[in-house]
Amino acid sequence: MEFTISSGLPKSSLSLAPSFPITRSKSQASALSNPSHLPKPFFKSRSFSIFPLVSRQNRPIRSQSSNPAADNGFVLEDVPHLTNFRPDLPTYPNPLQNSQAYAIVKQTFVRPEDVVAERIVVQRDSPRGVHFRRAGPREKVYFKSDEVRACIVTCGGLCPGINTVIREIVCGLSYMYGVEDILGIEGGYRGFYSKNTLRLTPKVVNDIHKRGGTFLRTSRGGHDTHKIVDNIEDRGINQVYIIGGDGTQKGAALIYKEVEKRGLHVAVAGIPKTIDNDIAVIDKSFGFDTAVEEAQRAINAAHVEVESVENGVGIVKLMGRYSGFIAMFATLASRDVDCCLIPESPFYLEGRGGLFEFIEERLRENGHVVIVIAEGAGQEYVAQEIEAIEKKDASGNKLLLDVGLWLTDKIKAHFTKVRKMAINMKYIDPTYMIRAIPSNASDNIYCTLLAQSAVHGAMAGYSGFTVGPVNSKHAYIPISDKLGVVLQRVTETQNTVKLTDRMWARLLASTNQPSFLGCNDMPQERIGKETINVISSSEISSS
Ligand SMILES: Nc1ncnc2c1ncn2[C@@H]1O[C@H](COP(=O)(O)OP(=O)(O)OP(=O)(O)O)[C@@H](O)[C@H]1O
Ligand SMILES: O=P(O)(O)OC[C@H]1O[C@](O)(CO)[C@@H](O)[C@@H]1O
Ligand SMILES: [Mg+2]
Repeated sequence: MEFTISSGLPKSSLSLAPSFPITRSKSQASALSNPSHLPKPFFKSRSFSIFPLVSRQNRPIRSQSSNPAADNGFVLEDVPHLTNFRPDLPTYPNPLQNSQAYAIVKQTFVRPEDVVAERIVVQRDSPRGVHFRRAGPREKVYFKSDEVRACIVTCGGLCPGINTVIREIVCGLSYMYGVEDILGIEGGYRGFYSKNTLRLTPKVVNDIHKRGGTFLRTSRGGHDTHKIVDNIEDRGINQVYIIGGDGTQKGAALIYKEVEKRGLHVAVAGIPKTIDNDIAVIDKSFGFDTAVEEAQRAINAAHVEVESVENGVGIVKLMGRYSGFIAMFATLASRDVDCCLIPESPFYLEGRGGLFEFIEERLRENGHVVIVIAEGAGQEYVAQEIEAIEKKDASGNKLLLDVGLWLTDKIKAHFTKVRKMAINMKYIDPTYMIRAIPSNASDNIYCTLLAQSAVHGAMAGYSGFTVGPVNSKHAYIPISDKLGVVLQRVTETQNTVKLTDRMWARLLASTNQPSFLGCNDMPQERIGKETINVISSSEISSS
């Protein structure tokens, strides 16, 4: 089978654009890994493409085969390479060739034609769909080890595992590639232009994975693309590792565009971080597993407390600004939770099928009830009642109102005043305690893979990419589109719990809680269109 990687050039440029064949034959594969055999690049920026496809946002970002019919709809969402705007860059043999660690590895280097499929559940006649470049070491590198000056920055909220990623970038660069010049940018994006840098060595970072938080400290706001890139240029930095969530990755996309505009030999690599697990495309974000595990302690405490008293009602608030993944998975893992409330699934308190009725039933049956609520759930209700002025943090994220306290008060008032029942309310807010711990074993391993993949990608000359597992295989995902419109593939959409997927149904089946689908005045802004359609059609069929 043969397919072609192509760029998102307008049709008028098609005749000028050579295409790069990628085949499974050895000779062509080696031609690809050696730029001296490549056709001369034909335009200044990212090269590879002659057939623009249109994304969901109508932006041409994808590249596909020269013969889609023959390739059955194969699409490669490629990442930019430094040679796209500096075609004459020299290459060097990858130092891993002489590495003791890889001495007996059967295949040290990822084949240039290796790609990772976005979807793996397919039918026999499905189009092959979107693919990403497989992450990992390449045969040739585009940096001489002693010429690398790398920097690492961490931005946004905390998340278990950030220190492991920092540690493994430093150790990976140093042990695998012999890079010694690594700088830590302190205090997030603004640290580029307002703080001194830290020198990072394997010795300096040796123990940091045992601590929560970020060794480099972090901040929100303060992204000034020009000042940041000026600073990158002034300091002679040529590899930038950016660890952060959706906001950070949008910032990374802008930095990459500016670096590209200035024609700098700088690789920009993003490592997606968020405890909320709301980053699209990748399987899950690091720290999420740790958060789910740590949440068990809070849920367990709530359960112990309410089980030991009469009419015990326990409420545990967990993080999740726009997505209820932590709450959903913590509930599924625990089995002690009676009801899970998340931003994506509207709920209501009073009347038939409402939360009060459900709590009363459970109290009657079991004598206690445990509710897990994601911090972003029910925000509309809280806002209606306390008439708060909408406040934002320095990055422009909406500051949430405390739905946990609001719900606690509502339940107390209902049972004592309306139902004249004495209840024993226990409210636990472990949100920051969960976020501040070091990562668990599986997240530590995950962080190591992420860091090493990012290092391999940058050394191999890829830039403007984010790294992450797609169906368990680590891949390089493009940071921006081909025509200059800044688009972060992983922040194009936000990952949210799909009420129409089976996972939410599994939770409902496990807790046997109400689905609240009978809610008439549902706040629709949080719910996906697809879900609304399904809900309306199920209302029709049930009436
Ligand atoms: N649209 C954007 N363009 C450029 N920079 C941005 C953008 N959004 C956020 N940033 C910058 O990225 C940094 C982190 O953003 P933010 O505070 O939203 O956290 P995050 O990366 O989304 O992480 P998390 O949501 O997990 O806390 C900030 O310095 C902010 O200025
Ligand atoms: O540190 P801050 O600004 O209070 O951040 C809290 C927010 O950060 C996150 O942990 C990640 O976005 C959210 O779950 C939470 O709402
Ligand atoms: Mg964010």
